[in-house]
Amino acid sequence: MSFFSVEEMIYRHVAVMDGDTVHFEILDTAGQEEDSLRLEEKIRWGDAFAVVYSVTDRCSFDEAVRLCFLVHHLHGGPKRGGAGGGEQPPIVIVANKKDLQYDRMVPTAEGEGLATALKLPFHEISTRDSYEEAVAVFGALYRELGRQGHFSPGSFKRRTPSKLLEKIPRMPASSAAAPAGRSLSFNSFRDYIPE
Ligand SMILES: Nc1nc2c(ncn2[C@@H]2O[C@H](COP(=O)(O)OP(=O)(O)OP(=O)(O)O)[C@@H](O)[C@H]2O)c(=O)[nH]1
Repeated sequence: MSFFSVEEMIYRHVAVMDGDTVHFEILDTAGQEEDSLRLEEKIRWGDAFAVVYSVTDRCSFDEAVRLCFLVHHLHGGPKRGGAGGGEQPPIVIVANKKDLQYDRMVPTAEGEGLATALKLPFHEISTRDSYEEAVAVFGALYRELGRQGHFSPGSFKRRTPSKLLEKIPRMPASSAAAPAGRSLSFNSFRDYIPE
């Protein structure tokens, strides 16, 4: 028995990206069961967003559309600090489970169409088949944060952790950044996927 749901977990991931050691904190939200106030608080906490749907689940695609608009709405306006003030936070639309080709309900073109309409990057991946594809999503978000100027000295303002976020369990990262970029926390994603 556990006292929290595995849907609500902050994973720590350390990776070397473009020569820099990067410490990620990745909050996995509870998906469609998410209470809207809790979801809003989590969205305000995030600096960059991977909005993931399953190509086998049309409802998750519809939810992804809603989430993209919600992120834009909650982070909209000129409040965002740093050299990229006024810019929206990086969002990547991710279509997962592309390996399940016979169960597919959302064609690739539809995901691409959404991404084009919202002017967002689009990645179609399988977390089951490819670790590298999942890592590429975080690389894209990291590079976009850099492009917005968040890594220049003094420009990056980490949001104050809220009471809610303090309560969410954190999965430790491996202590050292392995050159290959793999870490305990990232492997833990895969542990949930049955072979
Ligand atoms: N075949 C396949 N299965 C996957 C893939 N990614 C995740 N799964 C499976 O899909 C199920 C849901 O995975 P989760 O990681 O819990 O997905 P989630 O988005 O957190 O789900 P929610 O609880 O709805 O938020 C699990 O049984 C996973 O093993 C994939 O790329 N391919």
